[in-house]
Amino acid sequence: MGRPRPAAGGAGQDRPGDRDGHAIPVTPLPPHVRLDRVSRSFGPGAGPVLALDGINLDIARQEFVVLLGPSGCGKTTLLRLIAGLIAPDGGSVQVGGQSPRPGRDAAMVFQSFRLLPWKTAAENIAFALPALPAAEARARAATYLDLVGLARFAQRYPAELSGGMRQRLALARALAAEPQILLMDEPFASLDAQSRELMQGELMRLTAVRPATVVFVTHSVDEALLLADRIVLLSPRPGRLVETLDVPFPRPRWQTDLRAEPLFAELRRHLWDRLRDMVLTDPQSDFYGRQIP
Ligand SMILES: Nc1ncnc2c1ncn2[C@@H]1O[C@H](COP(=O)(O)OP(=O)(O)OP(=O)(O)O)[C@@H](O)[C@H]1O
Repeated sequence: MGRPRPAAGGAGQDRPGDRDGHAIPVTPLPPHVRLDRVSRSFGPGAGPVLALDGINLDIARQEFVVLLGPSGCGKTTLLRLIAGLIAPDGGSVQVGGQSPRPGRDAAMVFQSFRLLPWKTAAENIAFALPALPAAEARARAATYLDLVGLARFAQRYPAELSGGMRQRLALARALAAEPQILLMDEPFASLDAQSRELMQGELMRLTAVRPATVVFVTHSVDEALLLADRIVLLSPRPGRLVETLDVPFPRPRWQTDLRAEPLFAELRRHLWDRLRDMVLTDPQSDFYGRQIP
């Protein structure tokens, strides 16, 4: 079986009993990530822009959460808040009960890979592990290159790798830090459709063998449904949480064609309806007021 399906707060879990069958109270698991009434603006420029407003969200340890929402609704801002790269203006962000510190709990994966072109694949990974002695960093790099199937390409430079291989390298670099949280900002958006589908399977496999809490940003409803334990839908700017949707498909999911499931089509329709309505009624959107079925 794949990863367990954890639940923050223990809701819905079976309750253990003592020998006489009396229920023993269970201590709810604290969430791994907690966003409590989080707001964040940017400015001054043309005046402050409220990017996120009043976000309440608990993410369980090893949960796979996908953030979905129209362009500019604050998805990247949310990742940066969890990474501790920026602080909220209002409310609080906690990771493991503490304020997040950059580089401590989370690793980020970006659409643009952000590899160092003058370093080989192995060096790109080792370079991202400055706290380790050099020999250990090299060994760790070899382990993770092997894990993503790039062992043969350890001495290649990024320019000598395909887009899919570069993203696998970026993923290996993030995983090599053995982070508790993976923050992924549209990581597959620049890949061709085939590589993207392969990378989705690869990510499912990797997070099954190296479990982590994952917060993944995408514009693709299908990708969200394939990957997520839970989808968090945000409104157009300012980003507010409009819905969270549990994705009930069992894991592992890479051996089945989920798209063929009637429930997949139903959830897809539901999410598209919500997204389309938000975009068509948002005065900031290019599609505002248009009639699109
Ligand atoms: N450093 C910044 N300075 C000024 N405005 C910013 C900054 N970062 C984000 N914003 C603004 O905050 C809003 C949210 O941006 P963010 O990048 O988080 O949205 P997003 O949902 O990730 O967008 P997209 O889907 O287009 O990538 C946008 O209006 C953006 O222009």
